[in-house]
Amino acid sequence: MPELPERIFLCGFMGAGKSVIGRKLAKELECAFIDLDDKIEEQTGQTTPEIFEKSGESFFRAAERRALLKVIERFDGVVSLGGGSLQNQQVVDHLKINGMLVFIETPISVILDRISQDKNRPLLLDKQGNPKSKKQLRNELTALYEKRLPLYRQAVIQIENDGRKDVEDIVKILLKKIRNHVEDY
Ligand SMILES: Nc1ncnc2c1ncn2[C@@H]1O[C@H](COP(=O)(O)OP(=O)(O)O)[C@@H](O)[C@H]1O
Ligand SMILES: O=C(O)C1=C[C@@H](OP(=O)(O)O)[C@@H](O)[C@H](O)C1
Ligand SMILES: [Mg+2]
Repeated sequence: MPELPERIFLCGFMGAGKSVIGRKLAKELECAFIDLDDKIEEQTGQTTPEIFEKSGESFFRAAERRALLKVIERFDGVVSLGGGSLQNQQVVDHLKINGMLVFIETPISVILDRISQDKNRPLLLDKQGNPKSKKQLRNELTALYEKRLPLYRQAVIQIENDGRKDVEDIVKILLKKIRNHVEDY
């Protein structure tokens, strides 16, 4: 069996399942796991909602880029990215050179059902910190998803997590895809 890449990066939209799948995948592969959002919180000493509220999204994005660079330099294992971590083409190119990029694809309708009430994702809240209406959320998230898709789609492996399979099954399928990809390489 050829060697696995040093790092496996999971990308995809908010609520796609990156964090939950990444943690289980790392367990199956018996390797280390990092959630990039946890790293950002650790390095800034603030929660994600606090960063957005006190310092704004651009500060969060800068902290996200710094955290990702550190992870690439110092960490081997599975990395669950945030939904906006693929900030531009340079970031995607950098990740591709330093590991295997996996895209977890989930329809917006499923994402809305999963996370629309979640207060830990500031992009889902209005300026007063209250959940946005379903209609506003659907419109905004659809536009953001379409903007990000060309970057997500550059992943070498794509897997659908549309809510019809449980996380264990998704991880099993993903493991197979990763092994097939490594063997074919
Ligand atoms: N296949 C699935 N079946 C049931 N719940 C799921 C599935 N995939 C993800 N979830 C749930 O959806 C929510 C969002 O998942 P999470 O891993 O936090 O997404 P992300 O990190 O991509 O934002 C969590 O509550 C998670 O348990
Ligand atoms: O899509 C985004 O811009 C974001 C996604 C979040 O991570 P998840 O994708 O794990 O929810 C987190 O990084 C932050 O709230 C911003
Ligand atoms: Mg996450």
